[in-house]
Amino acid sequence: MQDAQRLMLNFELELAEEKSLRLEQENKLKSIIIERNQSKHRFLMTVISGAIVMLVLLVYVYMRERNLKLKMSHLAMTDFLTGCPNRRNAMHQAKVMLSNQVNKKHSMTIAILDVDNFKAVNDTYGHDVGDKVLQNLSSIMLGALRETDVMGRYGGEEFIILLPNAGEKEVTIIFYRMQQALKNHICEYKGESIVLPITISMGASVVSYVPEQLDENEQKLLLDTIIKKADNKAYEAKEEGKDQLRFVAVSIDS
Ligand SMILES: Nc1nc2c(ncn2[C@@H]2O[C@H](COP(=O)(O)OP(=O)(O)OP(=O)(O)O)[C@@H](O)[C@H]2O)c(=O)[nH]1
Repeated sequence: MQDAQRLMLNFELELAEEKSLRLEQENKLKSIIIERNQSKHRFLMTVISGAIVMLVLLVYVYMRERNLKLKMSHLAMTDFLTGCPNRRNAMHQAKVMLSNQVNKKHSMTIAILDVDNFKAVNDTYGHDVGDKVLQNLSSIMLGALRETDVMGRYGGEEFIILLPNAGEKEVTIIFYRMQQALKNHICEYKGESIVLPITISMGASVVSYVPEQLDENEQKLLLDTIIKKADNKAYEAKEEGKDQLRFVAVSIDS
């Protein structure tokens, strides 16, 4: 009887040991599975955050390139001293203005404006003051224009002005506004205020009608003629005493 009880006790003990061993193994297995899941999760998180960093980096590089390109193309179209459209840009806008003028009833004007006696400004005050004066002048003259007008630097102290919807009357008013503003020009330079009244000479070609049958080449020739005639008139204004505006009417067969 005692032997049977001992056997039974031993059997129960072995059973309990086996159970706890199994439990231990099960726990080990569970923690291995948990650990594996956690490391899978960590790997996934690393991949996702890496992808986000890459994406942010790509967007940053793309934006930087795009801004750089925009800046470069802006610089390529802008006069570095005055900030106005440069000659190439102004000529392009003149071409567009001329093609917009096709079949229109109202006039448009292209003017060449030349600052009078500018060499004397450089000779008297130096090239740096000359540069500052050119910057001042361009912003004063821009202020006298309408929103639709365009002023570009044509070269040196010469500017080209594109005036859609404008004939002699409108251009005369604008020229007068410029004259008045330039007459009171003061140049601030290195803490000094230099009183420097400026006068300008301007030649203006008034174009009243552009027929639609002109091809691209003929439009280009017409534009060259318009500008040449405005330039000649500016020269004439200089020859005849400066500080004045001269007009020429351009018609297709002129
Ligand atoms: N400071 C400065 N001077 C310039 C610039 N571009 C052209 N000039 C000067 O503009 C002057 C133009 O001289 P001229 O062609 O004799 O003309 P002007 O003295 O205005 O005489 P008129 O045209 O007869 O009234 C020259 O001295 C050029 O050096 C510039 O970007 N900066």
